Amino acid sequence: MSYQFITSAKLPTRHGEFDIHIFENDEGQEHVMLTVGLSVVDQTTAPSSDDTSSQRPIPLVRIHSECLTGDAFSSLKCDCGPQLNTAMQAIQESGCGAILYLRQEGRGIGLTNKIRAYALQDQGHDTLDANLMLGLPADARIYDMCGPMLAYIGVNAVRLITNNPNKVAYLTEHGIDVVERVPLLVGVNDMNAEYLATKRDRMGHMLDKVFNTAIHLNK
Ligand SMILES: Nc1nc2c(ncn2[C@@H]2O[C@H](COP(=O)(O)OP(=O)(O)OP(=O)(O)O)[C@@H](O)[C@H]2O)c(=O)[nH]1
Ligand SMILES: [Zn+2]
Repeated sequence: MSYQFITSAKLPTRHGEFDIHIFENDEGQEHVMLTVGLSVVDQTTAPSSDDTSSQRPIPLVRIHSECLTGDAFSSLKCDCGPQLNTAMQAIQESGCGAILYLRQEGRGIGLTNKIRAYALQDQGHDTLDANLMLGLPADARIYDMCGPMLAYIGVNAVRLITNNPNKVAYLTEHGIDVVERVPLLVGVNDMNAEYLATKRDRMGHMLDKVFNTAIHLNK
């Protein structure tokens, strides 16, 4: 799959001003990148030694998969909304970073299937089994858009905000240096503690044994 840059604009938010960039794949699927303190690299020329990337800090980057229910509707079933807001705030405070907002809702199974999975969760199944019972993978996401999106802003080394080992592994295996993993544990509540425990115990996410730490975010 190839990815093309389409357009950019300024986006003022309650966390501060970002640049918003839209990318599209061959099938017309859109992905979004928010940036602060990073400039677009001329894709037609090779990077030079006086490239600005050598003078700036390693950017703080969050790869965030779409979660309509959490990001827009303040759902308490997951931690996505608080994670997105905390990451946006931290990136603004750091002065240099990006959010890659990937349109792969429901860990890549789509919104309708995620809600089908929620219906199974209403009957007592956990987040992983619910996907499997629908005949779908536990996690159907791909990350091959991240390389082209980061290349567009000249980023080949990141401080990655995540608890998900797959994201670290993907970037590392594809030539992007993850110089630091920045853990992010926010938005834990009675409704999502079990969901987070399943991600920790059955899906290998790097979450504390006990969810007792409000935020582990380095600025
Ligand atoms: N299928 C399914 N998807 C879910 C469920 N809860 C949340 N999601 C999706 O899970 C994804 C969460 O993605 P990310 O924000 O990238 O987080 P992550 O993979 O948990 O990794 P972190 O970087 O540690 O946050 C979003 O696409 C949500 O829509 C669920 O119960 N079932
Ligand atoms: Zn969510």
